[in-house]
Amino acid sequence: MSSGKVGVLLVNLGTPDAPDARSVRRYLKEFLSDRRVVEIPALAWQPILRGVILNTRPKRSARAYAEVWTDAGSPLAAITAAQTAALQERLGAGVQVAYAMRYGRPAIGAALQALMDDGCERILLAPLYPQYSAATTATVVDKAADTLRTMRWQPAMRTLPPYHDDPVYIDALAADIGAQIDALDFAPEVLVLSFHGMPERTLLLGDPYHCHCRKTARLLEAALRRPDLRIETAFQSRFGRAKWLEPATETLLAEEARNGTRRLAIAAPGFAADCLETLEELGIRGRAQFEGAGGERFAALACLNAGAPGMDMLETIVRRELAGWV
Ligand SMILES: C=CC1=C(C)c2cc3[nH]c(cc4nc(cc5[nH]c(cc1n2)c(C)c5CCC(=O)O)C(CCC(=O)O)=C4C)c(C)c3C=C
Ligand SMILES: [Fe+2]
Ligand SMILES: [Fe+2]
Repeated sequence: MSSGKVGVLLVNLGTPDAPDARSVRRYLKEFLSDRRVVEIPALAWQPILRGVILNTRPKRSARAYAEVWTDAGSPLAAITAAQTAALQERLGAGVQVAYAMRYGRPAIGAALQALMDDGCERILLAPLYPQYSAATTATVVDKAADTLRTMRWQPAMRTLPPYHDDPVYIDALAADIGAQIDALDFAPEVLVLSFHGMPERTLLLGDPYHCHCRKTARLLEAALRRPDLRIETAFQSRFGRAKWLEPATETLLAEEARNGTRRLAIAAPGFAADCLETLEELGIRGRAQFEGAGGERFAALACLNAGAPGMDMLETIVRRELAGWV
């Protein structure tokens, strides 16, 4: 390292390299072997993972990925790259912005090393998860620490705190979701806020994720200022047999329709970027669940992605953490 440059490393979850069973298998093997994600002793879990899940799920998930894949690749990868370019533009040449994925590529270790090779002696690690959970935020920090452990000359590091209740985040969501609702050709009766689920056990063990989601939802409802819109919170993407946080999004969508709701919009405030879980699980399967139970109008709203409200928010919270460094 020759000069004292500052780096920012945006990190999201990761995604397969291609929408085929082989690539999805490789990705799922790394993801679901993370002890922060599946908290079952490896001796019990690995035979189930290798013997059952990795023989069945990749094919099914690859079909789902194929439905949302774009010319620029997986939506999650393409949008994270766009967010990185937009943040670089905003922060200027004095700060180097890069991105990494916790699973798959670009790997966190390689991205950290590349920033250091470019002369960054101070690096802000920014997991793009508004709500903290051990399965997301903590495992990003663990992975960065694994790399630091191998370095003789380490950079100075800071981490972006969770921003679930940050007024800048809440206001960006309210502005973006409000504008999307106004642009619909129908007036929804209900807005569902769908967060990624977690095993309920993690809440009992003290993970703040559930509380963070509930707080985001409460603050967002207040900021939206739409007394005519009923707002419901739910948790999606259930995996495995254990009890997960409730209510489950798919159950809620069907119940809403059965109970008479005809027009519904759904947003996913916990996802920084649209991905399989929003585009396919909500946008395709969620619509089928709602309409199949009698719903008539359905809209899955976009995440903040690289749009102006989201980028203004990201620039503000990143600049705040860079105070004293730039
Ligand atoms: C034990 C299983 C899982 C836990 C716990 C979990 C937590 C969790 N995940 C996200 C964000 C994302 N998850 C995504 C995909 C995805 N998640 C799981 C399982 C768990 N997630 C699986 C098996 C998959 C892969 C797809 C599939 O086979 O169904 C994604 C999308 C990735 C993409 O490529 O688009 C995101 C994003 C959070 C925020 C979270 C805990 C808070
Ligand atoms: Fe997930
Ligand atoms: Fe899913």
